[in-house]
Amino acid sequence: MAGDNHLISGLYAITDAHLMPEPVFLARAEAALRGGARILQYRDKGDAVTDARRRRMQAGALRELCAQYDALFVVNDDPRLAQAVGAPALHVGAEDAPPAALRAQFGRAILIGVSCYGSVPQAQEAATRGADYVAFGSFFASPSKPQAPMVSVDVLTVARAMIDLPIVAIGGITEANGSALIAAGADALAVISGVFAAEDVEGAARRLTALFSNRKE
Ligand SMILES: Cc1ncc(COP(=O)(O)OP(=O)(O)O)c(N)n1
Ligand SMILES: Cc1ncsc1CCOP(=O)(O)O
Ligand SMILES: [Mg+2]
Repeated sequence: MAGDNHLISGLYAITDAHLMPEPVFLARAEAALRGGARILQYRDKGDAVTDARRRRMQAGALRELCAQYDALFVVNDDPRLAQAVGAPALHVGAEDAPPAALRAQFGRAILIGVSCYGSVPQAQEAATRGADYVAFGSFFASPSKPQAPMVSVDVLTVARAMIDLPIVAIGGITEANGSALIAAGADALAVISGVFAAEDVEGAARRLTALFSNRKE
């Protein structure tokens, strides 16, 4: 729930319907958790009506799996789905419900993450509207969202100095480039392809998790 934002730290894995189709969906998600992911987001761009059954089933299963691994479960975009499966966290961006409306709807029962792209003022605004964490990116070319605008790593340094909320970095993150983002101020690295496009999902998650061991506190 809101106030639990100390949980926003470490590897933040995000699901992808193409990289983890049924029937391997849950097994690949579990491999990421075994590899050390501390946060798992259900991101499914299917239709909220025609895919409702599958989305509900997958989100419910991920919620239980995250509880087993003591990881934070986040639903992307969809407050109704988050409510239906009792998700402890929801992530929203510019095209989704505004954080203030979500805070009014859910009270402090849920943790809310907000995409701020490359804008520190937007993140400051999100903080005043009840966000529990802010996300910036894309920092590198993203195979999962190639149209995402690119953001300079310097944004993290500025955000770190000006915003008193956990900071998540996203976009094209790999074990080769993730350390630079942590050094610049990211508390968590949100990753799709760098985890789920790997043949060895658990190993990829483990190597990304290891980047946090060298972090300066
Ligand atoms: C942790 C995290 N950061 C950013 C995003 C992107 O959110 P949004 O801009 O709403 O885009 P979609 O993911 O909905 O395509 C995210 N999902 N998670
Ligand atoms: C949802 C989102 N928003 C900006 S980049 C991105 C996708 C991140 O996926 P990948 O880790 O494969 O670049
Ligand atoms: Mg969104």
